[in-house]
Amino acid sequence: MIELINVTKNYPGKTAVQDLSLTIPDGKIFGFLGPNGAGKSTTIKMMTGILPIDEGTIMVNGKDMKKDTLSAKRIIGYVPDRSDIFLRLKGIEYLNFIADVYDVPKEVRETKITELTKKFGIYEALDDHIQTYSHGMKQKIVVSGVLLHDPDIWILDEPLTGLDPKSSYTLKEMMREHANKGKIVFFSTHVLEVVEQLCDEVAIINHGQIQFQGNMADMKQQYQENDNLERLFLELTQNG
Ligand SMILES: Nc1ncnc2c1ncn2[C@@H]1O[C@H](COP(=O)(O)OP(=O)(O)OP(=O)(O)O)[C@@H](O)[C@H]1O
Repeated sequence: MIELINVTKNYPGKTAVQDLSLTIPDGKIFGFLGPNGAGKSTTIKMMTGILPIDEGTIMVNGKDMKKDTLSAKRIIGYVPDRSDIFLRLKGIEYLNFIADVYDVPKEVRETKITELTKKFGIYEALDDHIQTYSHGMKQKIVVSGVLLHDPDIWILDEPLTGLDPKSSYTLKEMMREHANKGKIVFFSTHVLEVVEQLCDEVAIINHGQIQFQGNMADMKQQYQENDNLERLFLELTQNG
C-alpha cells in the first residue's frame, strides 16, 4: 500500500501540490488522471523519492519515503515521462547497468533481458546506442529495465504515450498480470479513455488537489451530479 498524507510541494512562486492525501491499495491498477499542469508528475516524483517532500508524509509498504528513502525506493520501479537518459550507452549496456545496480543475478538477467526485449520488439536494437532510438523505443528500454529487477510497485508516468499499439497492448497485459499478483500498478495519464479501459481505481487531480478518488462507476455517477467534475471531465476528454 502507498499512502500520501497531507503532502505539499512548492516551486518558487507556485504551489504544485497542496495538502494532498491519497491511499493506493495493493492488487489494483490505479490511474492518476489530470489535465496538463495538474501536478501529476510532481506527485509521482515525490512518491519515487526524486523530489523532496516539503510537507506531509509518503509511506510505501510501511516505509517512510523521507526517513527510510533507500528502502522505500528499492520497492519501486519507476518509468519517467521522458526517457532522455544514458543516451551514450547501448541498449544492452543500459540493461546490464540496471541489473548491476539492483543485483540481478547473471543467469536471471540474460533470460529476462531476452524475454522482455523480444516482447517489446527491441531485441534486435540492443547493440545500438540509445541516442539512435525513437521515443517509443526509449520508453520500451526503460520499461524493460524497470521490469528486470521485478519491483513490487510499478509507478509509470504517462507510460503509453509514444508506444505502438502492439507494445501498448503488451504493457497493458503486463500491468494487469502484476496487479493480479496482488501488487500495485500506479500510472498517470491525461487521457480518460486509457483510465476507462484499464483501471480498477482512479484519482483525479487538478490544481494540485485531489478532486475525486474511487472506482469508474463512482466517478461516472459523481460527474453527472457535480458541475466541477463534469467540466474537468470534458476538458480531459477533449485533451485525449
Ligand atoms: N521545476 C519547476 N519549477 C516551477 N514550476 C514547476 C516545475 N515543475 C512543474 N512546475 C509547475 O507545477 C505545476 C504542476 O506541474 P506537473 O509537471 O506536476 O504537472 P503534470 O500534471 O504532470 O502535467 P503534464 O500532464 O503536463 O505533464 C505546473 O503548473 C507546472 O508549471
